Amino acid sequence: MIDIELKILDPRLGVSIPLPEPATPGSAGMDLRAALDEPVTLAPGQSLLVPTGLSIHIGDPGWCALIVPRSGLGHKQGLVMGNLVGVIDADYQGPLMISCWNRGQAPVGIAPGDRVAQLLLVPVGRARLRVVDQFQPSQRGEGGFGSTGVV
Ligand SMILES: O=c1ccn([C@H]2C[C@H](O)[C@@H](COP(=O)(O)OP(=O)(O)OP(=O)(O)O)O2)c(=O)[nH]1
Repeated sequence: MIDIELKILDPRLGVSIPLPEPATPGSAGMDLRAALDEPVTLAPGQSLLVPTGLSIHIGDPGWCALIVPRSGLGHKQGLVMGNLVGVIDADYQGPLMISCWNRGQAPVGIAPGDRVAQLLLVPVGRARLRVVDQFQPSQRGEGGFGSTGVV
């Protein structure tokens, strides 16, 4: 496993908000908690920028972080991300915010400390763009959008 240091600036560290950590040794993401002063309820369709209480600096431009929904919350309660996926740039040094969106039909409550999303560290590739006359032929070619069959 690749090891990277993530700097976290948090005055409430270990006091009111536990450090994010993988739920199990095999978890890809670290659950992020809502650093709210009081519970909130999101009406169907409502979105809210929820603070995590954390400020992070990845530093290494070879990495970024993604904030993505927790599958149980997203599937069962309809609580997902208003921006669908949050991209945290390596040079960002500010507060980590979660755009929570209730895409469901019923109100969803968020209490202080609730794990509302998860953070993934992802390696970043940089493309060197080169204009060419044609591509080397491949088996797929232009095939897409179900060209290999739908089931
Ligand atoms: O869910 C998110 C998404 C982004 N960010 C922070 C970290 C990220 O590095 C910064 C900028 O995000 P992004 O580049 O996606 O935002 P933008 O709307 O393109 O704004 P900017 O012009 O500041 O880049 O905001 C969050 O805290 N949570």
